[in-house]
Amino acid sequence: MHILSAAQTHELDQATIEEQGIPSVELMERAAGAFAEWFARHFTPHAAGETLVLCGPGNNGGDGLAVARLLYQAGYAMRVALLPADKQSADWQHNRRRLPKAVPVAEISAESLPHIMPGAVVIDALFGTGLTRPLAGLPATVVAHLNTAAARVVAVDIPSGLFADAPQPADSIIVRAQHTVSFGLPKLAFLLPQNAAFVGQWHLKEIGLSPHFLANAATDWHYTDAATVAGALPPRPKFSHKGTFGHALLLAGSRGKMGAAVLSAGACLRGGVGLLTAHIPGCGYDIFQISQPEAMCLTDTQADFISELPELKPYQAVGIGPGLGQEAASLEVLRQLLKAADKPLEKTGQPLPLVIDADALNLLGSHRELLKLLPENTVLTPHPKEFERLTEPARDDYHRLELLRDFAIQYRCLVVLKGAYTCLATPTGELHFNSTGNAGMATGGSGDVLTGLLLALRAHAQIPAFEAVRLGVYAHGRAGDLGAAQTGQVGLVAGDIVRHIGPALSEV
Ligand SMILES: NC(=O)C1=CN([C@@H]2O[C@H](COP(=O)(O)OP(=O)(O)OC[C@H]3O[C@@H](n4cnc5c(N)ncnc54)[C@H](OP(=O)(O)O)[C@@H]3O)[C@@H](O)[C@H]2O)[C@@H](O)CC1
Ligand SMILES: Nc1ncnc2c1ncn2[C@@H]1O[C@H](COP(=O)(O)OP(=O)(O)O)[C@@H](O)[C@H]1O
Ligand SMILES: [K+]
Repeated sequence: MHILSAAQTHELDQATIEEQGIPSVELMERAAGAFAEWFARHFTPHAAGETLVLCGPGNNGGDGLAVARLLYQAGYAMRVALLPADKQSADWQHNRRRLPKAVPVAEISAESLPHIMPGAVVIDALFGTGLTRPLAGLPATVVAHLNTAAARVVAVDIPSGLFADAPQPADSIIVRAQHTVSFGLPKLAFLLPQNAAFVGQWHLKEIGLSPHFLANAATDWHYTDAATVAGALPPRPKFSHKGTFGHALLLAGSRGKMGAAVLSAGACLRGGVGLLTAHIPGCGYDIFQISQPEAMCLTDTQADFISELPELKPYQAVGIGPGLGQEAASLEVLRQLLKAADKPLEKTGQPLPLVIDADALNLLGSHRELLKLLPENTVLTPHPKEFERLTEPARDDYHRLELLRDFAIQYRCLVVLKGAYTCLATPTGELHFNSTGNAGMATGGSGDVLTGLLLALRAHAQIPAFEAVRLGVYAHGRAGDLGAAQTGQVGLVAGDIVRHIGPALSEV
């Protein structure tokens, strides 16, 4: 699924109107109808009580007026407060005329702000994607008033005052919604942690926007959902054997962190790899062999950390990092690995696929001269702190995305910036946000599981690099969701994610 800019959203609107030969009020009616339907499923007229709709002067306010009419007709007690303006949009005026006389309407002024009881339900239709500047003056006063009222706020399309696709001053006045009901496509702003307090839970409503425009819109922003990854995992052929699915090598673990190696190996095996060999420090031998009998195991001459790189010839992909530690000898192993992996493999003509995580990323961050050794399409899986060590502190979430994109382009690699909406950046500068996963996955070891799963998918000869990583990120989150359905988010541990990789992959 694409993510469009605010300007493109407007073009999409126009394209839909032209292609379908409908008046623009018809599209507004669809949007208002979809909103009202969502609202009616979440609040009974009794639970909502008297519901206030705050309407701005543009089409977002027009949506609000139409919503007020539809909910009134459905039996809700409605009242409307209008933000004064020099002019209102044509569709706003149309819906103002259609508002039943029985719905009380007040004009807002600084002296008469709408009265809002604590717990009251308020529909925010002040501004949508047509916002051109941060709120100031009366609109800012109204929003600040709403935010202090302890109301239950549902935003139409986007919380008023929030830019859909661009950074804004940190002190901007923005509606703090509990729910945002948006139309057609997610907005970039919804996917960034800095906006969570404004957006609340967001919900997408289908309103029949032009499929032709959606398919052809030029954008670098994408949203990975079930439809995106459908069919990405080739079926296992009847006469396949373990050699068909690749032999992966995992370099992981150190004293006290063998669990990272065990979890990562488990995920790799559940990810469908043909064979897995783990190279681990001597101290981890019993732990590893007992907990992962399906994997083969090579031990380092060092007891507590990894100091040697095994012969790479047998392997179709290598993962390094989970629980590795940052010993100087392990840094040398990483350096040798990067140098050795850059030569094209006989079979594929491509460099050996690498997945680099955790302490291996921290080593890259403290020895940045190694970055230029990264073979093309290497997968890096930093969380925001690890990414900062590879680059620089980001001013805000938008700046971090810029740094991410630039990094992936500069080093021609696939960078997985982990978080609630994990973002995969490609060497061509695309950003793919993931839709699966839950806060239960904010627990030690979840990232190690992702590394193992990505390693399995990179060892699979039939899946191209980018598709493998996008699928792995999606399936990892989905496995977390399936796990949390059993344990609850609080009780979820990384091992539960491993156990649900199989079911998650069979869904796609
Ligand atoms: N696309 C779709 O799929 C569909 C879209 N639909 C709906 O349309 C919405 C977009 O509507 P829109 O374009 O009319 O813009 P909107 O957000 O109402 O505001 C524009 C008005 O606000 C003003 N204004 C701006 N900034 C301001 C500020 N800081 N402070 C004060 N004023 C400010 C601006 O005036 P000006 O900038 O000229 O001063 C103008 O008057 C979209 O979010 C969705 O709800 C659905 O109906 C159908 C499907
Ligand atoms: N709130 C969240 N919602 C969805 N996924 C999350 C959330 N928090 C963490 N995750 C996922 O869990 C994983 C955590 O990785 P990481 O921070 O490396 O943990 P660890 O180092 O403990 O293994 C990432 O894949 C991340 O996307
Ligand atoms: K709004």
